[in-house]
Amino acid sequence: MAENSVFLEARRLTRVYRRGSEEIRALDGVSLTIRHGEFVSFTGPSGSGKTTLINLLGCLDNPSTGEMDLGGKVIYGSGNDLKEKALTRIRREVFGYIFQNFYLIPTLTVRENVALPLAFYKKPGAEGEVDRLLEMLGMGHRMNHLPGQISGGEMQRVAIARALVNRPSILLADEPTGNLDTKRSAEIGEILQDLNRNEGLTIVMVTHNSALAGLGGRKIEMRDGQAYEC
Ligand SMILES: Nc1ncnc2c1ncn2[C@@H]1O[C@H](COP(=O)(O)OP(=O)(O)OP(=O)(O)O)[C@@H](O)[C@H]1O
Repeated sequence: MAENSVFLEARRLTRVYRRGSEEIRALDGVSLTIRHGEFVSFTGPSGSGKTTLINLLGCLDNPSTGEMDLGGKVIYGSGNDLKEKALTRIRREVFGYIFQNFYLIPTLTVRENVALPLAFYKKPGAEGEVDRLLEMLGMGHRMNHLPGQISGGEMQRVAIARALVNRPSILLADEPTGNLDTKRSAEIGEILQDLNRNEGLTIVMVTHNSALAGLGGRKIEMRDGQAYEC
């Protein structure tokens, strides 16, 4: 896919949560475009809607109203929302996800954790990606360890390898360094920057870490459910 072509376009996304009789407008009309090869960071105060937005962009949740296209295909909107089966396919084939809490399976080795997505869906050549990615991320010597035997920074490297094993077009990272100290955070930041620059991976990241937010060049601040380009 040509670098700089439009990858994702969101128009007037809203997301309202209901808690009893209370209505929380977590997203209040967000429109944005993400191009292939971009590295976009979302910052903003707690409760401003960052996770809600990244979940919508990553097809993990549906908006209350609004439209979104991905690769020219309608995901939500105009009464043509994709059905769950098609969304599941997009989640597997298009996206890689990493989270603050890593979500590794404690009883599986590092290598088995990274290979896990291949049990559900395997892109051609993906088998060879397990070892390549672990080597690339400096985890080649830890392949047979369990998650409990490695550090937090190493766990996030494993989670990144797992997210990338099926060669996604876009990596979504929600607070990827939220559980890491400054040094480990900077290391994960460098890895993400290399993946973006050297492998052309599109990255969308939510972070409270201002050093990390500057890495990708494009920064969007969330305030009260709205998005502002910085
Ligand atoms: N499942 C839910 N049910 C009800 N309200 C929710 C739900 N998820 C989020 N909210 C509310 O929506 C608003 C936006 O939440 P969101 O998690 O998107 O913010 P955030 O910017 O990611 O916050 P943080 O930086 O603390 O993670 C908040 O007021 C939050 O309490």
